[in-house]
Amino acid sequence: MASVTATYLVHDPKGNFEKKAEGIALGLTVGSWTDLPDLQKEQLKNHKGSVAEIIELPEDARVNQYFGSPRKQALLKISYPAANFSPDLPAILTTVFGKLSLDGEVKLIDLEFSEDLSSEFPGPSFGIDGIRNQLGVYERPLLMSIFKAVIGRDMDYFKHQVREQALGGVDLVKDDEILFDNPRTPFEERIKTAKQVLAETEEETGHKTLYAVNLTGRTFELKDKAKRAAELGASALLLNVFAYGLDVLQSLAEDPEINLPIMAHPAVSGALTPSEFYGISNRLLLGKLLRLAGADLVLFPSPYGSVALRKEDAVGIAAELTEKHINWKGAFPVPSAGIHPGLTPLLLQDFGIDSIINAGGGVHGHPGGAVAGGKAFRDAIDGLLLNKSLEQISEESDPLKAALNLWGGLVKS
Ligand SMILES: CSCCC(=O)C(=O)COP(=O)(O)O
Ligand SMILES: [Mg+2]
Repeated sequence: MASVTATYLVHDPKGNFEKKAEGIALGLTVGSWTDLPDLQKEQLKNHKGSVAEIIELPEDARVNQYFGSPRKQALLKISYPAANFSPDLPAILTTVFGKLSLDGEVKLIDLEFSEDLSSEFPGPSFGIDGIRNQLGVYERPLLMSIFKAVIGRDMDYFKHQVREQALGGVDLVKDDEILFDNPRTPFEERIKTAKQVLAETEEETGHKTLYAVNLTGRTFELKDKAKRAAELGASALLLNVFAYGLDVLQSLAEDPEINLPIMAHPAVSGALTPSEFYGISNRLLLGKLLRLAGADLVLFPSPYGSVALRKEDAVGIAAELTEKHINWKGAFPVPSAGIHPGLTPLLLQDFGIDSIINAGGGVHGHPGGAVAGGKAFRDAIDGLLLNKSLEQISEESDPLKAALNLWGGLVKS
């Protein structure tokens, strides 16, 4: 039977987890059926949530300290029949974590979709393979850079930054998520300019670079803007998914007239994920749910940059995005924030070849400018894949040497 199974992390002073689990299974589905006549009970049987598993976890001194008194903790797995909801994320999230999310210390850790239910969701339209095919790059992580300090500047500045980044050898350039439609660098002008500049740089160097424009504005305007972006030749869309909602991402991903890869930015997700005791796990929100809703590339804080996530979370997100799935293509993990060339060995080690190395300040802040910034990364990636250490590579790469001198570097053991 089609269903979704939710895993919750819960805490209780007495450890009465069976009662808690039953309470959730009943409370989020048919309510208090014990008082109903037999006929009605029978009718509601197929709609009642069921407790699939209770996994008691060892006591943890840190947890007791947080609550100020001893707490037992457990993972509760509860299955909800798909007969209870329409096959869309707003209905599913409201079922499994609607009012329950307001109940205090309950954290939604995972959602397991039965195969037939997962087939209702599109997953990435392009995915890792589709984006690699567009670029013709298969054997290395991709390199992406971010426009920086564009707010308040004009199209000449934007044009200069596109060109510099592309000449540095980056595979994708993206708007910063805080660049909205504005009179100095309007949405349509950015797309047209980037298209023209990137055609020129490809002609000059043979290297192809894609541009992801920030799709912004009111929710009900997004589809028309996205279609216009596609007509004008944008190569991808950046979306601040959590400012809009996962279902908005899904609607954009499913629209055949848009047909562009979608890059999901994690802005605002930090309001939902960081607590150990409530909210939604990073792995579920930024990994599984973004992939099933149709993100082709997913940015998230790396474990070692300026806005760090726990390594377990960052690696978990990447696993959710890339693990083989019967219905969904893989999406590119893009560990981000504070990334510089000295971190390339760690990025490669933790996220592998099917990932994107993404840097704003780490490209533009290079002492030789953004062209040298891009080259420093490309040299580091290419050399590491030949099993050279960063030190060895930097002997032959002045851009990398300058980056390591400025930001430090980790020598691969
Ligand atoms: C928190 S993940 C997204 C990172 C981001 O939006 C960004 O602009 C990173 O810029 P940086 O200069 O730190 O590479
Ligand atoms: Mg940014």
